[in-house]
Amino acid sequence: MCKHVFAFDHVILANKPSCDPLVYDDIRELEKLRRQHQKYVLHCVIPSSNESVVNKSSYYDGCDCKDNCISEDCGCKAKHVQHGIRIPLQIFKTTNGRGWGVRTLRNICKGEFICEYAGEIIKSVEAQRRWRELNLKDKGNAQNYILCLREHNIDPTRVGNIGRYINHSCSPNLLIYIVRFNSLIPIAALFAKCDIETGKEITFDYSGGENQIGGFIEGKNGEFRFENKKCLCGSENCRGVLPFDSTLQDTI
Ligand SMILES: C[S@@+](CC[C@H](N)C(=O)[O-])C[C@H]1O[C@@H](n2cnc3c(N)ncnc32)[C@H](O)[C@@H]1O
Repeated sequence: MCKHVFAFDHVILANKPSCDPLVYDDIRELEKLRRQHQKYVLHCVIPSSNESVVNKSSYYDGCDCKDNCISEDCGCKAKHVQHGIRIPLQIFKTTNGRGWGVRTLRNICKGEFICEYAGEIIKSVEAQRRWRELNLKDKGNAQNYILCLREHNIDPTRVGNIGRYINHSCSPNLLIYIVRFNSLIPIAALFAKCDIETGKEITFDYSGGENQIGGFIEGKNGEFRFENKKCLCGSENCRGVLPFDSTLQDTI
């Protein structure tokens, strides 16, 4: 694994970058980010509205802040994310063109922690570069794994966990939240939105970000064209296309 990576499960920071400039290799930059997002680090309760990756959600009221939390109402009894994956999950091949998916091998209760959406933490400019490269190569058909958060992006393509195989649904049974503990780097954590039966596929709504757009994206010189992928989630209220975060295409 590239040392120049912040890996999740749990966060590892390599001080001496040894390969491509992917991530936050300058601690001053991280410090700046920390100051900008101080409130996230200091409070374990994640606000709703546009400060959560799931801007339409309420907040995650468990706590994973460990000992650096100064929030007064924090009892620190619910460190779900720090315990890691506890539910037996299985990767399987979907039969309707969505590639691989993930299902649970036991009943899950509403609110249970499922897993992180783990991957390399990359800056927007690197996310844009990777996304463009991927789509030029695969003519828009590639599986896209990059999850855009507020101040950075998570790319599990090369380094990640089972979370990268979780498909999108417009009626998902999981919710994604940003959780911070013991680190400047937030974790995208997936929780059960409802009770889920053994054998059921688990899904989340990829449109949690703030910059979702639909329709076409065209390169400045007309050399690149992207159409949102058709959504095959099959739910009654399916929006028809997979969500796409516009920040990925800024440099096109
Ligand atoms: C994070 S990956 C999920 C795992 C992926 N199915 C695989 O085989 O590796 C996201 C990609 O899966 C596919 N995908 C996920 N949900 C989908 C859906 N509801 N409809 C169509 N394709 C989907 C898309 O190709 C998308 O870019």
